[in-house]
Amino acid sequence: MTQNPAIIVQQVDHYFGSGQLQKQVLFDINLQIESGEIVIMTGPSGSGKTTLLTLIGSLRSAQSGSLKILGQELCQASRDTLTQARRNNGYIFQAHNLHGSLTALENVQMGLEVHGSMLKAERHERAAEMLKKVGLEDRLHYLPSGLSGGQKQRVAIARALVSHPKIVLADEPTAALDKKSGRDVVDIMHDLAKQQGCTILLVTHDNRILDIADRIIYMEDGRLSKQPEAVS
Ligand SMILES: Nc1ncnc2c1ncn2[C@@H]1O[C@H](COP(=O)(O)OP(=O)(O)OP(=O)(O)O)[C@@H](O)[C@H]1O
Repeated sequence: MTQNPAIIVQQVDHYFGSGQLQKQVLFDINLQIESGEIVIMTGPSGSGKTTLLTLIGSLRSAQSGSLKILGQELCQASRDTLTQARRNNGYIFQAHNLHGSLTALENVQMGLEVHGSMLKAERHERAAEMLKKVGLEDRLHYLPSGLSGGQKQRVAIARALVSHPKIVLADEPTAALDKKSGRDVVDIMHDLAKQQGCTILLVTHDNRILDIADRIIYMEDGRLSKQPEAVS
């Protein structure tokens, strides 16, 4: 069976600002990620990792080159097309971005609201099931303020994965966590993603989680390269 690549980036440059203040932050990015692959992107601060992640995640519009996500060209796409494309994605960020006034269960249910046709009872059931998978079945009705950092991040993972997205984009998901919680959340992400067959692109500085990747790519000064030799 041939698998289509989930993500194909070709000759993408990206600039911020305009006129004399214009600054190029991505240079001739070429990247292909297969369906179901887990790819970690690492590299120095300011090298352009988040910029590339947000382009792939349809959170900003690509200016040049070609960016095909699930077969759809997103370079210079309209706002509507980008909004539509975002529905295929799950997002996990360093700041978990949970709604403080909603319980864990309600936060995860929000991840299903893109599926407008789903009955409330089904949303409830699927959200509760996903929270069980991340080990929070006894915290369904807790507000984020009553959860630890690792638990909050697990709620964020449940919210990102509950709709079975084809692509998950994660930006420093372990940055605010201690070693054990960080390990736990990436293990959960890895296992759920492999079960669901989704593609993950994860940006991190956390060397302790590199082993969950099928492949590691390295960004430096706006250019992608293979991982440098490991320093032992
Ligand atoms: N909205 C913006 N406007 C102008 N410049 C920006 C903007 N966002 C990012 N930049 C610049 O683009 C470059 C790349 O930033 P980016 O956030 O993509 O790097 P990064 O590799 O993700 O860094 P970090 O690891 O610190 O998150 C940096 O020089 C940054 O200052």
